[in-house]
Amino acid sequence: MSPLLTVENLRVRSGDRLLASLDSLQVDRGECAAIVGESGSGKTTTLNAMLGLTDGLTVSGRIAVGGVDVVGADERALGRIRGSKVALISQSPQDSLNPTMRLGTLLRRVLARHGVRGAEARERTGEALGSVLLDPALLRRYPHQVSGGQAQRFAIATAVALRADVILADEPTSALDVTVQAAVLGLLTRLREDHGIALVFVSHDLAVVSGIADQVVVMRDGRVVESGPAAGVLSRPSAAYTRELLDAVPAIGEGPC
Ligand SMILES: Nc1ncnc2c1ncn2[C@@H]1O[C@H](COP(=O)(O)OP(=O)(O)OP(=O)(O)O)[C@@H](O)[C@H]1O
Repeated sequence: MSPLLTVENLRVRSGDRLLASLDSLQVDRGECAAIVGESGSGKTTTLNAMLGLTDGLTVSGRIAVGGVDVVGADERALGRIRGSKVALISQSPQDSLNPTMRLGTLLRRVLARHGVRGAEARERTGEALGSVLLDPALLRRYPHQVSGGQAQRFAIATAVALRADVILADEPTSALDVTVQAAVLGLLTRLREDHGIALVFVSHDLAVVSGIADQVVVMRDGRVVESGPAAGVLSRPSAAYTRELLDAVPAIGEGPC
């Protein structure tokens, strides 16, 4: 079976400046690839390229999501890919939700945009909320009336309701407190196991990455400095930069207090 996500020879440039490059990445059903690196290394640009969100930039190479090519696709094709094939979960989902609409209306509209209406929409909504353990009563609330953790669960439920094959998660837990963070990470892991979702997880937090990723891509200044199976990259890094990132992770129990 072909991987759910394939990237080959990706280059994203702004004029002459290389913002992100990735020679090869394959993420299979149920797998998680993490992209790590310091601020400005090109992580978000890489994710955006996977969604075709590269206005004003020059993109070359190949990205295929669920067998559909993203690079070079027109807006109509991208509209079909986004949501139904690939969904984005951002750092602050509340900011990307229309504040004037209840969550239920937002979800209904997203599903309708992908042709899912009526009984089918209700059934998928119920299933999706169940899979992220969200009380359906929350659908009557507006975005500002839910917590960060609930908003993140809602974003994940939207991806599940759309039956996205690939979830792109851009620092999905960095705005959450530690217990909510653990719950959201556990949820993403369960979705991979139960629904076979492929996950691309962007983070600068190697402690979080070590608990969730099968593969790790380490980026710096728009280039990959090291990549491979998570266990190898995180326990026996070959690049000095990866070692620096790992050295910056406090050991468990080694806190300021
Ligand atoms: N549309 C754009 N046009 C020009 N430059 C851009 C554009 N988008 C991003 N950049 C630049 O590309 C570089 C990589 O940015 P990117 O957001 O991908 O980094 P990042 O690793 O995700 O950082 P962070 O962890 O801070 O989010 C940065 O220098 C940024 O300023």
